[in-house]
Formats: sequence, C-alpha cells, structure tokens
Amino acid sequence: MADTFSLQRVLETFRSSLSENKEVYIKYYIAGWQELVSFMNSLGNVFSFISKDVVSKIQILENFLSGENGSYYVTIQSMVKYELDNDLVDLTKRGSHPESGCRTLLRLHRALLWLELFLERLRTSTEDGKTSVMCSDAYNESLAQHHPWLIRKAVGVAFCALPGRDTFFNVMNAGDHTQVVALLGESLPLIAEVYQITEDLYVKNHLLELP
Ligand SMILES: CCCCCCCC/C=C\CCCCCCCC(=O)N[C@@H](COP(=O)(O)O)[C@H](O)/C=C/CCCCCCCCCCCCC
Repeated sequence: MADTFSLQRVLETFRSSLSENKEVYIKYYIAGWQELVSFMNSLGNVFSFISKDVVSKIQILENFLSGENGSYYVTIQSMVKYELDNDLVDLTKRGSHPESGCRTLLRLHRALLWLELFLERLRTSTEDGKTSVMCSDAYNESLAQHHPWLIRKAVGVAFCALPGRDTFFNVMNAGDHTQVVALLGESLPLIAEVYQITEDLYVKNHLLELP
C-alpha cells in the first residue's frame, strides 16, 4: 500500500472488486478498506479506536483468504455459500463461530453505507459545509442503528476532531475541488453497486442481523 492516500486508488480497488458476473472479490474489497484506514490514521489518535476495529476485521477476512479454505473466500458470494453450507455461521447468538466471515464482512458492509452517505454529502456540499455534521448525519442514518450508546458517544466525540472540508478535498489527492467532485461522482455509483450487490445477497440469505 502506498503512503499517500488517493481517492483514485480507492475507486480502483472497489472497481477491481467487481467481477464480470457481478460477484465481489474479497481481496479487493478489503484492499479498499485498507486505503480508507490509511486515510483515517492520518487524522490522528482520536480515530485509532475506529481504525483498530476495521483493521481487526480486515485481518479476520485476510486470514480466511490465505488459510487452507481460502479458495472458498475468493468472493463474498462463495464465502456465504461455503459458510452456510458448512454451518460455520452463528445465526442467532454468538457461539462456536463468533468471527465468521459472514458476520465480519457484515460490519464492513454496514460501514460502506456510511461511507457512501458521507461521500455523497461531501460531493454536494457547499464551501461552508461542516464535515463533522456530514459525518454524523451519515452515521445516524447507517451505522449508529447497530451501535450501543457508549460507542455512539465516543464516535460523536471523534467527529468533533475531523478536519474541515478543504483538508478533506486536499487529502484525496485528486486535483482541485472540481476534479475531486467529479471523481467522487465517478466513485459513488461504484461503491453503491458493491453495497447493493452485497445487501441483496445478505437479504436473500437472511444474514443482515448476524450477532
Ligand atoms: C475518501 C476519503 C474520505 C473518507 C475517508 C473515510 C475513511 C473511513 C475509514 C473507516 C471508516 C470507519 C469504518 C467503521 C467500521 C465499523 C465496524 C463496526 O460497526 N464495528 C462495531 C461492531 O463490531 P463488533 O463488536 O460487532 O465486532 C464495533 O463495535 C465498533 C467499533 C468502533 C466504532 C466504529 C465507528 C464508526 C464510525 C464511522 C465514522 C468514521 C469516521 C472517520 C472519518 C474520516
């Protein structure tokens, strides 16, 4: 992974995650998250409890992918089939499979909705737009529904430490503001497509509430 964050690279990893027949490659899906974590790490220690959680989930999926059953973890579709066919998912309460691929990916999937909502707000924001408000509105519409009170409070504190809109635009390394807005416009349908394919798969298999 390169040192400097680039929105273009995030776009490319999510683009690579889609196969011709619209399956989602886990390798590229987690590479996209790794890029985003590198961005979050650059924001300071106040975000480290969030990035640690994402890193640990990326690690769980990487371990499956490089493990002896790695061939079943190539796409999200093959992972879901393999884990369900072999009773490897705790469906109602955490038991013998507390860190299945399906439940781990579900956490990142929920966060992908936050990302989509946040980036859409950023794309359409005006100069006086506040990133903390964009971030927390997107959070309240997505991830917050799955987090207990204590996490919601800690996340609220972290949002106050977010840099302003200009810094976000610069850090994306995608040119001037007009170019960033254009790249966001290109990236968002792709992120939305990856999200929707995963969502449909999880709905079909009744996996959206995995403990
Ligand atoms: C394109 C550039 C601009 C955007 C860059 C954004 C970079 C964001 C990178 C990561 C986003 C956060 C992803 C959070 C995943 C959370 C997964 C989760 O829900 N975990 C909880 C449940 O897990 P289990 O306990 O069931 O295993 C876990 O309890 C939560 C822990 C930490 C809190 C997570 C809060 C997420 C807030 C999202 C906003 C992040 C703000 C970053 C600002 C750039």
